Amino acid sequence: MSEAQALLSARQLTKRFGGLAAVNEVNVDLWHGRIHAVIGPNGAGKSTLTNLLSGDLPPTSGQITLNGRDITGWTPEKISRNRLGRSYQKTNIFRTFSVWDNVRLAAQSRVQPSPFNPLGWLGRADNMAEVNARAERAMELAGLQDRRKTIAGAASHGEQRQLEIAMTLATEPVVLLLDEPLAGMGVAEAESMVQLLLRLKKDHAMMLVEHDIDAIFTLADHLTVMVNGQVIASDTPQIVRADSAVQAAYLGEEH
Ligand SMILES: Nc1ncnc2c1ncn2[C@@H]1O[C@H](COP(=O)(O)OP(=O)(O)OP(=O)(O)O)[C@@H](O)[C@H]1O
Repeated sequence: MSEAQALLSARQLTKRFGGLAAVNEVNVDLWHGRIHAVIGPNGAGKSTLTNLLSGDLPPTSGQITLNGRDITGWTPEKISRNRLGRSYQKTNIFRTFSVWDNVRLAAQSRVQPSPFNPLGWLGRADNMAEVNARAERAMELAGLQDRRKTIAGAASHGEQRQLEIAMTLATEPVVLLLDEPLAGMGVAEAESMVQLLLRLKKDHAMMLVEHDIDAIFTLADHLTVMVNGQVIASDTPQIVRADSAVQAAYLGEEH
C-alpha cells in the first residue's frame, strides 16, 4: 500500500430501493489516523452508506476498495476478516452474558472455521490463547478492564456502548465504522467516549456517523454532509460549517 492510498475508498456508490436512491453516487475515503464524520437529517442515507461499506447491503452500483482490493459484493464476514469492523448499536450484545464473555465471543468470530471441521478452533489451545489475548487487548483499549464480570444487560448505557466498540475491536479491524457511538449519552459518558475515540483514532481509519456536532468538531478531520442520499458538502469541519448550503439544509441557525 502506498502512503497516498486511503485504506477504504468508495466510488460512485449507489443504493436504490425501488425508485428511491437512498445513497446516490457517494465517494468516501477513509485514511489511517483520521476520523471521517458523516452527518445528515433522518433518512439522509447514513445507515445505508454504512451497510454498503460493511457488506451488509450490496450496492446497486459503484465500487468499494479496502487496502487496494476491490471488495464490492463481498459478504460482511469476508470483509470483517479483512480487517473492517463496524459497531451494531447493541444488537450484537448477549445481555445475559458477562462483558468479558461478549468480547471473547466477538474475538472468536475472527477465527475462521475449516469447512471440514467447523468447530475445529474449539480444541486448539494456541487458537484459544490468541482469542483470549485479542479479547484482552480489546477490553483494555475500550476501557472495560474493571467490568469483566458485569452482566452486559446490567451495565450502564455508556458501558454498553463501550462494549459494542470492544466487541468490534476484538476482531482487530484497521478500518472502523461507528454508528452513533454517543447516542443517548449524558455529558460525562459522552466525554469519556470522545476520549476513547481519540485513542482509537491513532491506529485506525474511522468513519463516524454521529449527530453530536460538538463531538464531531472535537474528533473529525473530515466531514461529509448527506441529504436525500446525496453528498452536499465534504471537507474539513471548519469549511463545511461555513457552507451556506449546509447551514440551510442541516446545521440550522444555532450553528
Ligand atoms: N431496506 C430498505 N427498504 C426500503 N427503503 C429503505 C430501506 N432502508 C432504508 N430505506 C430508505 O432509505 C432512505 C435512507 O435511510 P437511512 O436509514 O440510510 O437514513 P439515515 O440517514 O441513516 O437516517 P436516520 O438518521 O434516521 O438513521 C430512507 O428514505 C429510508 O426510508
